[in-house]
Amino acid sequence: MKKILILCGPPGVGKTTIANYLVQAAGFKRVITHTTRKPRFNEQTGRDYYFETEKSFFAQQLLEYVKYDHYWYGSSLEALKLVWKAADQAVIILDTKGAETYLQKFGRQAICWYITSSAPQLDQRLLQRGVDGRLHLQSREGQRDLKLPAGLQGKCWILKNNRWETTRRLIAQLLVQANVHSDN
Ligand SMILES: Nc1nc2c(ncn2[C@@H]2O[C@H](COP(=O)(O)OP(=O)(O)O)[C@@H](O)[C@H]2O)c(=O)[nH]1
Ligand SMILES: Nc1ncnc2c1ncn2[C@@H]1O[C@H](COP(=O)(O)OP(=O)(O)O)[C@@H](O)[C@H]1O
Repeated sequence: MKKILILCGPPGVGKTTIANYLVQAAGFKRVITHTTRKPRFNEQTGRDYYFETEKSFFAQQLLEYVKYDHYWYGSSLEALKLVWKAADQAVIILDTKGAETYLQKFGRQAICWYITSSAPQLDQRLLQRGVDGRLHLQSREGQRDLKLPAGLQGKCWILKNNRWETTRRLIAQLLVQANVHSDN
């Protein structure tokens, strides 16, 4: 069965790091989503996001979309189909609202991991990312995603990402729970 693993949680918690690890070490392919926010200095269109204008964003066939910290973010059916054509295990990074939508739409095909980390670690990581990262966390949506919303309670696995070595072990355990294959 084709599966979609959803990673959600506040900015800086490690969603991208975990998604990249799942791609490198566990045979996942990442669904690239669309946004109208500007690329950060090291981001590329088609790899990190499809960076869009408002016009090109709304020209997509979007499964869902949200406004997050004043910019649009959305996931297209086309990007998901592209991944499922090449692999059974897709991973996608969404906010908690998008995660709720995916769980409703995809039912048993969807698995949700809510990522957390300790407040000092989060602060440290966002400090390294500069002004943009910290402001993102302070946004209404960033603050909302600091807690698992009521609509996701009992529906997501909680993954604590503090020490990376521990995170790797937890990921291996969660992959077994989710009944998806891991090479590690
Ligand atoms: N619902 C939804 N959320 C998305 C999508 N793409 C990204 N996001 C979320 O938008 C938020 C902001 O993303 P980003 O600007 O990359 O900030 P980051 O969390 O600091 O890396 C994050 O919570 C992402 O998970 C999407 O297609 N749909
Ligand atoms: N377990 C960890 N230990 C140390 N640094 C980490 C860990 N997880 C993530 N990071 C670092 O924290 C920063 C934010 O991680 P990132 O994956 O971009 O978060 P998100 O996608 O949730 O915004 C990055 O610089 C990343 O390298």
